[in-house]
Amino acid sequence: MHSSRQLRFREVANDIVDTLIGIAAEPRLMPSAAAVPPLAGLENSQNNSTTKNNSTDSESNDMATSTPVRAVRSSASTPSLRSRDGTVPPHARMDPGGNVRVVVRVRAFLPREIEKNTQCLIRMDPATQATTLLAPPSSDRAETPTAGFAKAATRRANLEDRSFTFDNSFWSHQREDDHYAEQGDVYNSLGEEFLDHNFEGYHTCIFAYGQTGSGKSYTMMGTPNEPGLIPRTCEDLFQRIEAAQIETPNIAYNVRVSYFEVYNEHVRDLLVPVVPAQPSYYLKIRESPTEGPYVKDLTEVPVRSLDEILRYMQMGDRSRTVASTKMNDTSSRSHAVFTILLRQIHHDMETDETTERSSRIRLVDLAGSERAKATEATGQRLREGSNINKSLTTLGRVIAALADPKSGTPRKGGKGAGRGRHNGEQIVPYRDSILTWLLKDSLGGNSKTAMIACIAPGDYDETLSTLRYADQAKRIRTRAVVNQDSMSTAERDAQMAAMAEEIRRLQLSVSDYSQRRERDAAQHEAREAREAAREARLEEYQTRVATMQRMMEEKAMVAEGKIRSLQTENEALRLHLKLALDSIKNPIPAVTPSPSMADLESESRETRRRSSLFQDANGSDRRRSGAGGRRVRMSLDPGGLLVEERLTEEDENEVNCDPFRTSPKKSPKKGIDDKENLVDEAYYDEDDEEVSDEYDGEDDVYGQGDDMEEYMQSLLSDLGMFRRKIGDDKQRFISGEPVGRSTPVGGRRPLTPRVNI
Ligand SMILES: Nc1ncnc2c1ncn2[C@@H]1O[C@H](COP(=O)(O)OP(=O)(O)OP(=O)(O)O)[C@@H](O)[C@H]1O
Repeated sequence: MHSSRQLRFREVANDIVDTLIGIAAEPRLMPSAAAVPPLAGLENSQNNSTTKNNSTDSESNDMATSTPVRAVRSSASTPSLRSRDGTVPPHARMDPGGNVRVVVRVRAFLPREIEKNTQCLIRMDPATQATTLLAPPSSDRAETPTAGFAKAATRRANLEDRSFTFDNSFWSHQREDDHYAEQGDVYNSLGEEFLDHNFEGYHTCIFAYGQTGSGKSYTMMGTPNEPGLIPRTCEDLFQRIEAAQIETPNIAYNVRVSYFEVYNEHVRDLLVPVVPAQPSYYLKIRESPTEGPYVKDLTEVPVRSLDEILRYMQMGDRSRTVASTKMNDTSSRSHAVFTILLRQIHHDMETDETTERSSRIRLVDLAGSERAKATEATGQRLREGSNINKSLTTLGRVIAALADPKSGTPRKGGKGAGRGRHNGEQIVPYRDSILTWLLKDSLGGNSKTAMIACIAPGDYDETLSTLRYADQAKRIRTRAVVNQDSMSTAERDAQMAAMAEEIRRLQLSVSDYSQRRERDAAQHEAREAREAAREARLEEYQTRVATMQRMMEEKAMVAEGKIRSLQTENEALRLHLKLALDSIKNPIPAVTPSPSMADLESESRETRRRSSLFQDANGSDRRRSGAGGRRVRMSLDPGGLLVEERLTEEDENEVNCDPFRTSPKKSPKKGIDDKENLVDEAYYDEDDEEVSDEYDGEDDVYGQGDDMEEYMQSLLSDLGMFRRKIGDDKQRFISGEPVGRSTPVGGRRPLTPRVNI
């Protein structure tokens, strides 16, 4: 009875202790939990490893021997069952932070190395997990390309064995050896434990580092016959989920996967099929205050089975940038990041509480560091190699800064130059390369992280460099926390109500925004319609202007032609008038058929008589007016009417000299331009009554003169009409009316036909 009570008391006490520990580890309730030192007896294996690593960060064998020994072979030959119930042991939530787990793996000789009879420079002690790098034999040293240089030769002569201790040293050099590490061994001693952490709710990251051709891809991805860490993790994950769903059906699992590569400092989604002959599509990186850096728009596919996840893994693997170099036939030219996101949603029926735990499994196959001389890379390969080395150098600086935050020296040059230290700690140059920026959380934040340092068995320099790198990484401490959210039904309801309210508010704002957009769109359409109409109008206007211009040009051309034809007509008329006046002055005698002697005598008499009549004292030819015998000058007034003007003695003299001379001074109308009067003035003798009376008996002679007179009158009348017509046309031309539409004056026929005579 007493013992059963004691047993019961102990159970209750343990329960209380567990609960208190759980509360202390809950980051939401106790944010400072990570800073609390681990409770005695509750350190997990990671903590043991931390203690060990802190005391063994040197290259000395003594220190290595003083640390606890971890067996190479995993104790678990089957997938771990520790996390299958989906619950986290209370102590697991209060991980105070741990060091990066570092393991080293040496590969077998490659055919080319066997051919060259390369010596193996690596020794691994399965008991101590120590890895020793042996100095190359002196004969090998002499063969090195630098042997010719004194300084290098001295350095080589001083090469010595170096020893390092890591969490695990995987001997994969000779299968015959007892402690040979198969792919499964690597998974069992590292992958399995990390998957445990994932089920506990921690983010994890395992990355493979090493020179080109050292076995990174083989370790991470492996071959179909010897699958590596990634396919084994996927297999174990789904085995555990399947088992857990049978045991604890109230836990729901959600798995999603993404796969990307960092190639030449660009992020490429490996789950997006490559379209041949199309340029690669690169993704951008963003950083959120809560989630840290992430790849924007990266494909994350939900997966429900092992087959599905392996399909995506192979698909991404095929898209990866791989090329053949002198050091490796299938050399990865990019850093590849395979990520599994695991969400476990557990609903407790008794408490009506929902717990969601989410974790991220990051499996990284880095591109290998390479010396251009060794790879004999040129062109694109050389550029890739330089980008690879650049990002790995940045990784080295990040590791150095994280490993020893207080003693590191700020680097010179580069993006972080001049920033110096912050609160006594140097700033970690995460952003100096895409790789380190994306791995920020895994390297120095909320993650349990492991590094697999892959080494080739026969390359002293490269191996030493890798081992030093790995040795430094051991000192990095991360601050992993369980990513878990629990809430009661009441809390959940309240949160859902708040969320519904938020959604409603967002919907309102979205619909408001949509309405505004619609309004804007309607206004935009109306504006566009107005714009189109305005443009149409503008076009029409321009067309009209062009037509108008064309018409004006045509009109100008017509007017010019009209003016030219009028000028020709004018000239013809002037000529016509001149001929007419000539014919008046020198009338052509009528032709009579073969005159008789009597007729000739009579004609002779007549001629003499005419001579006496028309010859004055000076012998000039003239006709006298009835009024004082003065000559008259006939001319056209501006209206085209015929006017007569009596000539003075002076005028007569002028006329006698040149009967066709124009006389501006004597123009009957003052102010009229001389040119206008050019055709207006014509001179001829007045044929008055007195003269007619005087020669009444001479009708046969004057009959012809009368005809001519009449003809002249007709001509002058035409001329007057022509004058008016020119005046009209000129007026119309100036005012823009069609030219040439003249009104017949006095019912007379148009002038033109006469011109053409
Ligand atoms: N443990 C091993 N056992 C047998 N063969 C191995 C082992 N590790 C690597 N190899 C072989 O070595 C060669 C190079 O390995 P791998 O391609 O994995 O190197 P890597 O470090 O990924 O090179 P890179 O950085 O150029 O991509 C491959 O042919 C691979 O099969």
